[in-house]
Amino acid sequence: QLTSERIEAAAREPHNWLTYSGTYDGQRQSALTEVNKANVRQLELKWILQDRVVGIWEANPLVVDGKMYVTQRPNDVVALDAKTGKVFWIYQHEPSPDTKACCGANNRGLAMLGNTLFMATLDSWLVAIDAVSGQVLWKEKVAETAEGYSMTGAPLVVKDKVIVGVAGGELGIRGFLAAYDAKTGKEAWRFHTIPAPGEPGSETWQGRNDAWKTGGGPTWVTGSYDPSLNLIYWGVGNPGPDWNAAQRPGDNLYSNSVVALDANTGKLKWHFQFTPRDQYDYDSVQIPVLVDREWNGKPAKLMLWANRNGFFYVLDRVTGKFLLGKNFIPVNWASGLDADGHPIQTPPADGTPVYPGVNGGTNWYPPSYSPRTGLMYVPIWENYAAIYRREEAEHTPGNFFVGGGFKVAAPTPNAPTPHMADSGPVLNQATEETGNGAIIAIDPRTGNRVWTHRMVGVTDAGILTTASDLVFSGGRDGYFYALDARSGDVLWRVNLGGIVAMAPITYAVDGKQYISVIAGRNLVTFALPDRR
Ligand SMILES: O=C(O)c1cc(C(=O)O)c2c(n1)C(=O)C(=O)c1cc(C(=O)O)[nH]c1-2
Ligand SMILES: [Ca+2]
Repeated sequence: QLTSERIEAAAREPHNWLTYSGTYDGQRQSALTEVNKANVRQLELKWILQDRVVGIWEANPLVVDGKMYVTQRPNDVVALDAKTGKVFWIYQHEPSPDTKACCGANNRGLAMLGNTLFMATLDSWLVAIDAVSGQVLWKEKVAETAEGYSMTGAPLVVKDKVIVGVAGGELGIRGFLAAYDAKTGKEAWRFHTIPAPGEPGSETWQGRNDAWKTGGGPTWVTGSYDPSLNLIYWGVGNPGPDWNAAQRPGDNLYSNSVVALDANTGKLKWHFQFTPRDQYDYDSVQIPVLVDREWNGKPAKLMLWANRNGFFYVLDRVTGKFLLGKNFIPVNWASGLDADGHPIQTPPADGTPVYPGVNGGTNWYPPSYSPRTGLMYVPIWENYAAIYRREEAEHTPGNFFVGGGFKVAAPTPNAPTPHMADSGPVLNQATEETGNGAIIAIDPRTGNRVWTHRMVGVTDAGILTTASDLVFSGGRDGYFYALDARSGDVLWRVNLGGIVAMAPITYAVDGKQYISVIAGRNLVTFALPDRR
């Protein structure tokens, strides 16, 4: 039985992977050390699970006491033996054919409590499934497909509740987070990311008086949780229409913010907005990374955040106060941040490249933090820009509501350099139109890069770190990498022949450490050779 107490203390059972980020703090660091710098080159293939459809497979597996649970595209749940890959059962949910999702039939995985698995489906159901039999226990409709909602993120279990977010920032939704009773499926609370007229924050939606109803603010990646404060932290996505901010004058709260909510009631405790009045689709849905360490000589509860808008932030997670911010790639939409962390916006002229481009400096890909090195590890796109076209958007329910378009700008060797003191040189060897993917290590004390590992193409992969100072990640180049967490040196790499678009996980069965990664259509599991 997986109790919520066990999930809270997940760091104490590193042989399991009990929640989306491994632990509630979003650090994605495992205490397992059997695989280390000296032996990582000996990793060998143990088993493969192949998806039934082709596509970018973004799921994050859970591992509970020797069993693995993972979603396949679009909404299958697979239970298998984590040691051998033998499949026990597959549950299939076919999303309704009129589902409209902006960015593909994505699903990022499951949550679990007791013997129940929870999946959010593309057509916006929350489904509770018996982990032993694969049978449905209950199903709740979270939102209406016809209104542009979809769900791609993994739910988060906190105590007796299952919390889910929605997608649809490009389809004129009004975003929210919703909590359901894990046993019954009854809705416990709902927090709208866009305040209704009269509620605090509604004054940031001016102009057309119904702009708030279709203003976006999706919540499509899983949040984090601090049991000591009983606060859930969740990133909120872009306002809509995406490119035409003229249709929604004001800061557009709580789009592109992190919100801190009371886990019992869903009431807002504080918020911090990264990109007010966004016009670049800079969804701030990244995973909040919760870290306890000294700040200015005193113990502090921090939140670290490398944002899609190109800036890295340190916040006080008790109050939401801004402590530090610095761009980690070249940025030209803002000249910097003011003392409160608000961007000083310098919108480039229409038809000229905006850095970072529409994908952002990073996107939903999970970062990692190592308490051993004190560094934050982030998958980034650098030297990447987009040129926007802005026009009036007409809202019709369930259809794209973006107010223009964009095209990717080819990287130029000497791209704008208004604000890139410590961002490193702009590369001129970008081989794709989209610039370079890289994994960088950021020192949270300064926001500076400590090292950079550059890839040939861009990356969609998240990051896993282990207590043996290894960094695992992958790329669109098909490689699965093990890097030295202190230097960024490549210790081992293998080409798996498909895009890595998730964060690898690690676990142990019968005392042996395994590492699983998805590349293309295959979930591939590695371990050291068995002792003979
Ligand atoms: O605003 C939204 O609701 C929303 C949802 C999603 C999604 O659900 O995958 C993406 C985006 N936006 C988005 O802007 C984006 O760049 C993106 C990339 C991906 C992906 O899976 O690689 N999803 C999404
Ligand atoms: Ca978006």
